[in-house]
Amino acid sequence: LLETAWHLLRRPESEGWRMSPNGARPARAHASVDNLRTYLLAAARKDPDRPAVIQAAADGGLETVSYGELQHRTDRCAEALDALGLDVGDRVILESDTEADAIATLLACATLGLPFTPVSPETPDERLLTIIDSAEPALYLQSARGQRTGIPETVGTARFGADGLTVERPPAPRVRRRRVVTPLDTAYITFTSGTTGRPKGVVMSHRGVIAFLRGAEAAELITSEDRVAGTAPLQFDFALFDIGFALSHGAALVPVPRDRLNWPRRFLSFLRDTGTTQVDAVPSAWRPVLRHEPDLLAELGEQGVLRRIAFSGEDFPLEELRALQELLPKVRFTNGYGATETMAASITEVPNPLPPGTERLSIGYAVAGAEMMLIGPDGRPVDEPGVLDEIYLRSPSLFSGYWNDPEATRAVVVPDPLDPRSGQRVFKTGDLATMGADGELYFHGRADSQVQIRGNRVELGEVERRIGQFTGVTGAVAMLLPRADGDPVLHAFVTRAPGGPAPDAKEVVAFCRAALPAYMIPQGVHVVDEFPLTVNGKVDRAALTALAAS
Ligand SMILES: Nc1ncnc2c1ncn2[C@@H]1O[C@H](COS(=O)(=O)NC(=O)C[C@H](N)c2cccc(Br)c2)[C@@H](O)[C@H]1O
Repeated sequence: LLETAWHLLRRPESEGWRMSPNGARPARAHASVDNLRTYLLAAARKDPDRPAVIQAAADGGLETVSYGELQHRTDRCAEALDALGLDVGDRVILESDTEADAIATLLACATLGLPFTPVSPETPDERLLTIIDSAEPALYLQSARGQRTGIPETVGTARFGADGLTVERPPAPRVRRRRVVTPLDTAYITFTSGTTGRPKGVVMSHRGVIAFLRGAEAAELITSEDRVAGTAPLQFDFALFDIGFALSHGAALVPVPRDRLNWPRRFLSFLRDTGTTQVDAVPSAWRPVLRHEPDLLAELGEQGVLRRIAFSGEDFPLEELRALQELLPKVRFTNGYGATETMAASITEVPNPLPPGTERLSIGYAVAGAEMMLIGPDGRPVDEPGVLDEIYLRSPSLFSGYWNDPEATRAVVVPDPLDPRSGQRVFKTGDLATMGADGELYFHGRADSQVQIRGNRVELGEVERRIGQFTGVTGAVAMLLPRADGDPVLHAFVTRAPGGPAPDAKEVVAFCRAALPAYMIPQGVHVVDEFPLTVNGKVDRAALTALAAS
C-alpha cells in the first residue's frame, strides 16, 4: 500500500498535471504577485491606447507602440517561448538595443520566469562567449536584423522581430520542475564591465527591481504625460531602470539610438522631434553637446518641453554641470546615485543654478523604503557631520548575489552593522561619503579611488576638482601610475573648453601647488580632446591609465 501511495504521489499526473510531449510539465505563463511583467504593463490595462514606446523607425521617421500593442507583442512572444519547454530559471541572452520588440521580449521572459541577460550588439564576441560560458543560457535571442554569429551549439538560438519569434536552433529539451514564478525568482542578470578579471553577473529578483521602482515613484519625478529619453545601452541597468520607470508610470519611453547619441545635432533634433520631456543619461553623454552644440541645446530648453535632466553613474564634473545649467535655466536636474547590486540608492534634486562655492553634489537620502548609513572601518555607525566613511545601504532592492560566485557576494552582502544578530543583510557599497547637518550624504568617490601617496591618503576627486577650477579646463581625471622603480606617480588628464587654448601643463601644476599639499601635485598633466568611455558611457579610467603609461 505504501509503495503504491509513494508512486502515486511522485507521479506528476497525481497533481493533475498535463504531461507535455517531452515529459515536461506545462510552463505557467501566468505571472505571480510581484512580477516585472505585471508591474510594467499595469498601464496597458488602464489605457491601452497610450504611447508606451516612441522610437526611430527603419525609414528614419518615428513610430509609436501603444501599451496595448506592447502587451500583444509580449504575449505573442511568451507563447512562442513557452512552446520551447524552458523551465523557470533557465537563462536567456537578449542581444539588442533598447526598442519596443526587445522590451516585449524581456517582458515575455519575465512572464515565464526566464532570467534575461541583456547585451548590446557592440559587445565583442569573446566577451559574449565569456558571459555564455558563465551563465550557461538555454537560449540566445537577437533581433531579426542582428549580425551575431558563432553562438555555441549548446545554446538554442532565435530571432525576435515585428512578426514574432523565429526559432533557428531549438534549445535542448529539459524537464520542467517549477510551477509558479515567484517574486524571489530572477528577473535579469547583468554582467558588470568587470574592470578586473572575469565579469560578475549581478542577479536581480523581480521583488528587488519592483522594490526600487516603487521607492523611486515616491520621488514623483514623472507622470503619465512624460516622455523619458533613455540613452544607456540595454546591458546597463540604467536602461532597465528607464524602461521600468517610464512604463510603470504609464509614461512613454523614448529610446535614443546609439548613432544619434554620438552626433550632438542629431541627438538634439531627436529629443525635439519626439517631444522628450526628460533625458536620462550619464554625465559624459553631455560632453559632446556642450562642446559642439551649446546654442542648439539652449534653443531646445527655450521651447519649454524638456523639463528635467536626470544623471547617474559617475560624478558630474561641476564645471560641466554649471555650463549645462546656464544653457538650460528652466530645466530641473536630478542626481541618481547607486549601484547595480541594488539597482540604485538615492534620487536627489540638484539646485539650478548650483549655489556658488558648491564643492560636491549631494546624494541626499535613500529612496523611500531604503536607508543609507555611514559605517567606519570598525563597523561602527558614523553620525557626526563631515566624517569620511563608507556608505552601507539597507534596501529591499538588494540583489540575490553574484551569479555562481558566493565568495564575491559575501564580500558585499554583509550582516547589518547596527544589529548583526537580526539576520538582516545590507549592501557594502565601496563608496565613500560625508554626512551634512541634516543627515544628507555627499559623495566622495570610490573607496578604491582613495590612494596612498608617500603615506598620505589622497582622494583623487580632490585633485580633479582643483584642476577643474583652472580657467579653460572643462574636465579632469587624476590617476596614480605605478612606476617600476619607485613610488607611483600622480598624473592628470584634462579636457578644455570648445576652441579654447590648450591649458599649459606647467601653469596647471602651479595652480595645484597654490592649494594642494605637495604629495597631491600631479607630475604630468595631459590635454586630451575627450575622455575615452566605457561601454556604459562612463569615463574609462583604465584606458586613460594605459594611455598615460604608454
Ligand atoms: N550619481 C552618482 N554620482 C557619483 N557616482 C556614482 C553615481 N551613481 C553611481 N555612481 C558610481 O557608480 C557605481 C555604481 O556603478 S554601477 O553599478 O555601474 N551602477 C550605475 O552606475 C547606475 C546605477 N545602477 C543606476 C541605475 C539606474 C538608475 C540609477 Br538612479 C542608478 C557607484 O558605486 C558609484 O561609485
